[in-house]
Amino acid sequence: MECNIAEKLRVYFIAGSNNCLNHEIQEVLEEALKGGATLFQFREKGPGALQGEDKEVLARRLLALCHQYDVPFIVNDDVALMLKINADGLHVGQEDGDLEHIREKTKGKLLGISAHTLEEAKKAVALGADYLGVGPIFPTETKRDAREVMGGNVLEQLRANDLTIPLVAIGGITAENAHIAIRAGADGVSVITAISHADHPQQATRNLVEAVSHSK
Ligand SMILES: Cc1ncc(COP(=O)(O)OP(=O)(O)O)c(N)n1
Ligand SMILES: Cc1ncsc1CCOP(=O)(O)O
Ligand SMILES: [Mg+2]
Repeated sequence: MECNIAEKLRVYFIAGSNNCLNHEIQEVLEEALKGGATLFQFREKGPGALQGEDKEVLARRLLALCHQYDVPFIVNDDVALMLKINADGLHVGQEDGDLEHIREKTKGKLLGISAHTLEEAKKAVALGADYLGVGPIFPTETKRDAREVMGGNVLEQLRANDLTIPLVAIGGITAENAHIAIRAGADGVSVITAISHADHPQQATRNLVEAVSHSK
């Protein structure tokens, strides 16, 4: 799937079935896609997350939905699942395995890597990441083991050190604070709660699209 990665990062929805409180994940995802989400990451983990065949069946359903809207489908952490369903890419963090080996296994696919410091970012660029996820920018309840809240500082530091790789901000991001991440150097924002907990996910997504486009 040919795409300008920085543009694809603009409003990056991330969710698993256990993040969607008011509606089924399939409904939330379709509303987010209608609202202009540019990328989706299937992050099925934590309390109540599906496993095994149930997880794969849901992943295939959500992948098909994303492709109806020409939006790439990214798998979180699970390299085997990504390969098995021929997803568009994978996102992994610093503790998710041998990153060089993962890059090898995901050749030809989008690979996103989490980076919390300039050193982690430089290593991820060197091994061939297609984008970096940087955060948590703001406090988040969603990821219990998130690193220290960083504000826009690391984003600014990466750009000040001439890193030009596409960057997406993550952690506690809303339509009200997204401009802080964009002005600090992110190409887009990734969110879980701001869309998955919204009463009206399509409008919540539109608000994020608007916020990001007005921040540039
Ligand atoms: C776009 C994006 N950025 C960062 C993360 C966090 O990944 P990771 O550090 O591996 O943590 P988990 O999401 O696996 O708990 C992400 N998932 N997506
Ligand atoms: C996966 C992840 N990585 C860093 S913070 C975070 C959680 C983001 O969720 P929310 O948008 O609900 O704060
Ligand atoms: Mg991970």
